[in-house]
Amino acid sequence: MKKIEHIGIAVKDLEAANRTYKAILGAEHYKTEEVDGEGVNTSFFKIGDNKIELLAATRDDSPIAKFLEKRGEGIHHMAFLVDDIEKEIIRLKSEGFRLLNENPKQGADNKIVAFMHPKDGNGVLVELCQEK
Ligand SMILES: CC[C@@H](C(=O)O)C(=O)SCCNC(=O)CCNC(=O)[C@H](O)C(C)(C)COP(=O)(O)OP(=O)(O)OC[C@H]1O[C@@H](n2cnc3c(N)ncnc32)[C@H](O)[C@@H]1OP(=O)(O)O
Ligand SMILES: [Co+2]
Repeated sequence: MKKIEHIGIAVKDLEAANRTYKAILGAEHYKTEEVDGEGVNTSFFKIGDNKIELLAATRDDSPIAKFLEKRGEGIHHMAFLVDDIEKEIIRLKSEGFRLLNENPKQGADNKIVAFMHPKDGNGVLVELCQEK
């Protein structure tokens, strides 16, 4: 794995969270993007080489809606950049980790992504992402 690509934060109201993070970071978000497959609307901030992804649910049955209902707002996942996501999926599976996706799927910000079960990452949902 190359680096932490982004930290995902689940929020109830994307516009309100954009204002909050603009005030915290002193910078505007640089893009918003809806990812229909995940049932989310996202917003991205850059701080140096690092990125924060705010995620709000667009559907009641989406992972973010379920997370917000069960745990409230907060850090939802940590995403790692990889060169070859299919190879990483195979490697992690061979180490005994449960991957939630056999095949990579469409992510935000020009990435393909796959997730590992949070119970296998000490309570942290791990996202793998590769540049498209
Ligand atoms: C925008 C696209 C992309 C990007 O490009 O960056 C994204 O970031 S998309 C982000 C949203 N998509 C996903 O999260 C997809 C992967 N997630 C899932 O498949 C599910 O959310 C899940 C992780 C399998 C959980 O779903 P489910 O098993 O149906 O829900 P439960 O509520 O029953 O959870 C089981 C268990 O796991 C705990 N949990 C759930 N989510 C998280 C989390 N994000 N971090 C830590 N722990 C989590 C949950 O609390 C349950 O534990 P117990 O309460 O102890 O039973
Ligand atoms: Co993400």
